[in-house]
Amino acid sequence: MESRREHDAPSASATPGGSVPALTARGLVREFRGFRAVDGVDLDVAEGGVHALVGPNGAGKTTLFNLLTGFLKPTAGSVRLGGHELAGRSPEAIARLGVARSFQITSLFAELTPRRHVELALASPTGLGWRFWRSDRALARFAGRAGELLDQVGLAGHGDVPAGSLSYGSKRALELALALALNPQVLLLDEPTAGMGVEDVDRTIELIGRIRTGRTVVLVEHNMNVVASLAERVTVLQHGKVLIEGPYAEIRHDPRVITAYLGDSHAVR
Ligand SMILES: Nc1ncnc2c1ncn2[C@@H]1O[C@H](COP(=O)(O)OP(=O)(O)OP(=O)(O)O)[C@@H](O)[C@H]1O
Repeated sequence: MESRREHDAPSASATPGGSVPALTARGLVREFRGFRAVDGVDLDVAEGGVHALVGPNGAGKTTLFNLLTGFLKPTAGSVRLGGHELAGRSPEAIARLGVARSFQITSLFAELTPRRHVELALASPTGLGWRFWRSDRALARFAGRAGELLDQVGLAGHGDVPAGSLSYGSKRALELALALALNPQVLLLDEPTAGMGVEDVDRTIELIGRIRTGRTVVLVEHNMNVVASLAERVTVLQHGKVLIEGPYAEIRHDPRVITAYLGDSHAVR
């Protein structure tokens, strides 16, 4: 197990919003065969806040998200959580330091129940590796916590059905429970409402509003109603660079943002 104190002292310089940053990026670059998908991004995510990454298609949001969680290695630049440098670490090491991401439905197992998914996530030190040889007895000690997490995401009544039979919205709620099983300090959500109908979107806004307590949330989100409802700060990306950063109420009327979205199907409303 990695020590949380192995690196230099935490930096505590304030974010543009005035609060202490939980997660920072400086000069972050990711190239794909010479093409800069992320091109010198600086990011300050305030501790305890909800921070949205938005921008037109191809702006670099997913690439940035993957850089923050270690699923991609940066070509250059730094990502820090408190005093820890995250750039270059594995996703597992980053998860152990308290940064977790929600997984997509494709990583759920159709035959396993939601309860068993959550128990296995609780039994795994990073939530990233599934170990199916764990016995019922070994998992029994996680039953209480698994029940709480299912309850927290609104799946209390669906814990014992095959995950494959859950509705789309419930599968996404299960993904959230799996990320929460790590009890992350920073929770990253990649398009948590993608593909959802209005009711599920509203339920997800309410759910994220509940689970954000005591942690920092970063979300990539196309739905501006979700951004407006949840995020204190918004970073708008375009062509791999930060176009503007600020509170939603400020950025939504910025002419640069309106221009960036013109011609894109996800207009800022
Ligand atoms: N593995 C890769 N190889 C080559 N190019 C890539 C790769 N991943 C992303 N890109 C390119 O980098 C740019 C940014 O992609 P990215 O998926 O990060 O954007 P995005 O803002 O998340 O877009 P969307 O909203 O459509 O999901 C795009 O031009 C994309 O084609």
